Amino acid sequence: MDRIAGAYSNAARSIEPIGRILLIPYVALRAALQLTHYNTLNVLSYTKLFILYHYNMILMINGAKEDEITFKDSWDQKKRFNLTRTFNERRPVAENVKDWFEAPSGFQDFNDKSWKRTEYYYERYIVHAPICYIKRITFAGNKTAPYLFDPISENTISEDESLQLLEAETKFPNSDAIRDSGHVIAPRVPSDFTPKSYILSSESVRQNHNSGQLVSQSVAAKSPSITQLFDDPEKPSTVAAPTAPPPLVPGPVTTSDPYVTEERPIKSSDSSSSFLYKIKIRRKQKPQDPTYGNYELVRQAIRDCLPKPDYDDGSIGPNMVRFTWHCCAHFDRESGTGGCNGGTMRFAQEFNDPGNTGLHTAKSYLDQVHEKYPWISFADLYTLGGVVAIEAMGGPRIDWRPGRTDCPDSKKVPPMGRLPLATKGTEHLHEVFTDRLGFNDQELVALIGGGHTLGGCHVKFSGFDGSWTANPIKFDNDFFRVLLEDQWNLEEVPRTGMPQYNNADHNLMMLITDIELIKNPAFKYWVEVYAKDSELFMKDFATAFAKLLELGVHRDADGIARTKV
Ligand code: HEM
Repeated sequence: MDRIAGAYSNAARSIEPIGRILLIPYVALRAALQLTHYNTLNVLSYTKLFILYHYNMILMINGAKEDEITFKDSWDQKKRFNLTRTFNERRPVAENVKDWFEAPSGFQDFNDKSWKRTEYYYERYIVHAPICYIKRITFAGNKTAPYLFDPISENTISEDESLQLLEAETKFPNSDAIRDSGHVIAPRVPSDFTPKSYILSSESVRQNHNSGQLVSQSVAAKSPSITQLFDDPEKPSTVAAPTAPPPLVPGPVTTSDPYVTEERPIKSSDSSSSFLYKIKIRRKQKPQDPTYGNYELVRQAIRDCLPKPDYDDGSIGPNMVRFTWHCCAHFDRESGTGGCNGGTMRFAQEFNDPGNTGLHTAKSYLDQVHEKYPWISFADLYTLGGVVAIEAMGGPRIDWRPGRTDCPDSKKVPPMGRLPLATKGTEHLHEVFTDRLGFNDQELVALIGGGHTLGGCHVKFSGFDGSWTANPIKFDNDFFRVLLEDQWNLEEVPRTGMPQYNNADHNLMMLITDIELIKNPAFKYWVEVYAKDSELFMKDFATAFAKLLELGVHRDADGIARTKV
């Protein structure tokens, strides 16, 4: 150890002079470098700070300006809103909508639903109407609901109101009417104004939309009063959906998690065994649900909900038939879109088409059947509804096959506006029935006559009024006989101004499209045939209706419709 330490100190002593010589330039160089680096760093950091500081200052100044603008805007908005709100609160309310705000105990939900629907109609269609008015109020439960009434704008207003308006108009010179969160508020309303009941027919809305006109111009001119979509002032409402349906008895539950999604087995013989078709079809199914696949039970459940003594002529059967027809009627064979497959009627985009007004009755009952038998697809259920209703009302047995599948979301909802309009002629009928749906004249006549031998038109839904036959809940060939035998005069439905044909006794009606069936000789031929031969009519109707239910349904070898084009 000593030897090592001795060798080390000898070596250190011998290199020491070299170290001393090198130390001087090293210290000098280091000091120089340190100095330079320090200055450079300082200069750089000051420059950076300078830039950042000024940049931030600029941002802050601009930000403050933006804030100022936003603040001013929101302040203005708020002031405008408060002004309109106080102004609106003093408007009169139509008598026939007042009680809509008082939900009877237990029916809050229904009340809400009907409001939502009304609001939808308002926002989408009636908002263009210069005669309409909307306001939000708070009622029991702190819920807000819109309601409509008619401000006849030319009339005089009170001095107080005119001052308020003047103030509003001076402050907001660019707005010709005061706007409240997107709703146009008509500026002048007389304080002693009493709104009258008004029905805007869905048919007129559709026609006006199709022709690109504003909604209410034609109809509103004739009946300038309140829009009322759910209640018919002359008849007590019979569409209180939540009150009518009988409570459904829940099916047997076999596990703690009854709605497990199960994979449906795909047989090896299926065309679906090709790799393209190896799609897993999933259905909501209760495990070991004894009802699974038992369509007779579903048929029975539909049959059970048809008789309704308070509804129209005592049955919702006609409504069910129309519902099924509308589920299929938007098929377009050229693009392959639409049709019943996919069950798209369950989506609001489709169901809220004005052409579907009034079909909530059938839909709500069928949806309850679905709750009881969740394994059936909506597409199957919605088609089966019409089939069962026709049979229950004395119609023919219709060849109905299950296997339609539901599309998971509303992307497959076809464009709206494809449903037929009742005020058109042959060209329109051919466009809908022949070009789009692929029916010939004979099928067209059988379908329209078969549909319109049932039920009737409701002022509150379509704007038309009355039924086609003396017994609207019996399926027979009466439509054709009445069409040929009665005298038909073109008149207007007094409350809506909608044109329709009435017979001399004014107890039966025909739509313009119905009369077209005797105006056009090619159609009339089949009307005469079916008026004479009830059996042939039943057979042809059943075939045409079955064809309707299969439009757009492309089945695999196992009968399942896996794709909705
Ligand atoms: C040109 C074709 C058609 C037009 C323009 C048309 C139009 C109408 C209109 C406006 C109503 C009155 C709706 C209401 O106010 O409640 C109605 C009712 C009805 N339609 Fe059609 N329809 C056509 C074809 C069909 C077809 C093909 C069927 C069935 C096969 C059908 C079945 C029905 C039924 C059953 C009702 C009565 C609904 C009820 O009483 O609730 N319609 N139709």
